[in-house]
Amino acid sequence: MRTRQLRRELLDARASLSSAERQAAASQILQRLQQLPEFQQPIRVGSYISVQAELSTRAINEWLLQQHQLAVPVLHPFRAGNLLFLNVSSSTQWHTNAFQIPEPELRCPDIAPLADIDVLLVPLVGFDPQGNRLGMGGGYYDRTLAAWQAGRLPRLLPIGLAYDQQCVANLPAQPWDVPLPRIITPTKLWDFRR
Ligand SMILES: Nc1nc2c(c(=O)[nH]1)N(C=O)[C@@H](CNc1ccc(C(=O)N[C@@H](CCC(=O)O)C(=O)O)cc1)CN2
Ligand SMILES: Nc1ncnc2c1ncn2[C@@H]1O[C@H](COP(=O)(O)OP(=O)(O)OP(=O)(O)O)[C@@H](O)[C@H]1O
Repeated sequence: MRTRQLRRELLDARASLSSAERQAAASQILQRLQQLPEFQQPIRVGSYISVQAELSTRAINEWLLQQHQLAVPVLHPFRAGNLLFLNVSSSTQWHTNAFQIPEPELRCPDIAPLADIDVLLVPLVGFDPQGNRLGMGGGYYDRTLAAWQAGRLPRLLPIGLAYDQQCVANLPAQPWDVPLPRIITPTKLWDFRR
């Protein structure tokens, strides 16, 4: 299947970036985020905990923890394929989920309803110049973004974070794919809203 092959190629391309390139990309994207008007007052941000060669959120999350409110996804305990966002603090207890991604211990008072999140930083494997996104293949962000696309999360601004090398000419879009309104790479802020 073409999508699976493309995912493999894009993951390989990402993994072959040097650690210096990866660090430079992450700090350029942090600077771009810090300049956005949305971040000029404290807001609540749904980020992710980067793993492997993903665009690193280490420094981004440290900044969000200090200057904004940071929430990160956990795999939903009973709605398979869905994410739940949890607020993070300095006292958060962590464990790793089934994909070996760190996530906060599930405590109900820490749940951050998506309706309260201002900006959602979205990991991706690939994107195209129309804002189409290719993810890890679990459909987690497609399900999360479906409510946003339907207009039920009016305050939410999803922003994909990516290396420039993750851009491909034309992603095969599936009916459930939700194009991102914005994507930030080290060299460009893609704004697809019109
Ligand atoms: N850092 C991070 N957190 C995230 C995501 C993400 O893409 N990145 N997700 C975005 O949806 C969700 C988890 N989704 C995932 C879906 C599938 C696989 C997965 O199939 N992993 C394969 C290895 C894939 C490969 O390297 O080829 C595996 O574990 O065997 C991992 C995460 C929620 N949290
Ligand atoms: N809104 C939705 N409702 C129900 N099923 C969905 C929805 N969105 C996606 N799916 C299912 O999830 C599966 C994975 O979708 P896809 O390959 O597009 O994931 P992805 O965007 O690459 O992954 P992720 O969002 O986890 O990074 C598909 O088989 C699809 O049927």
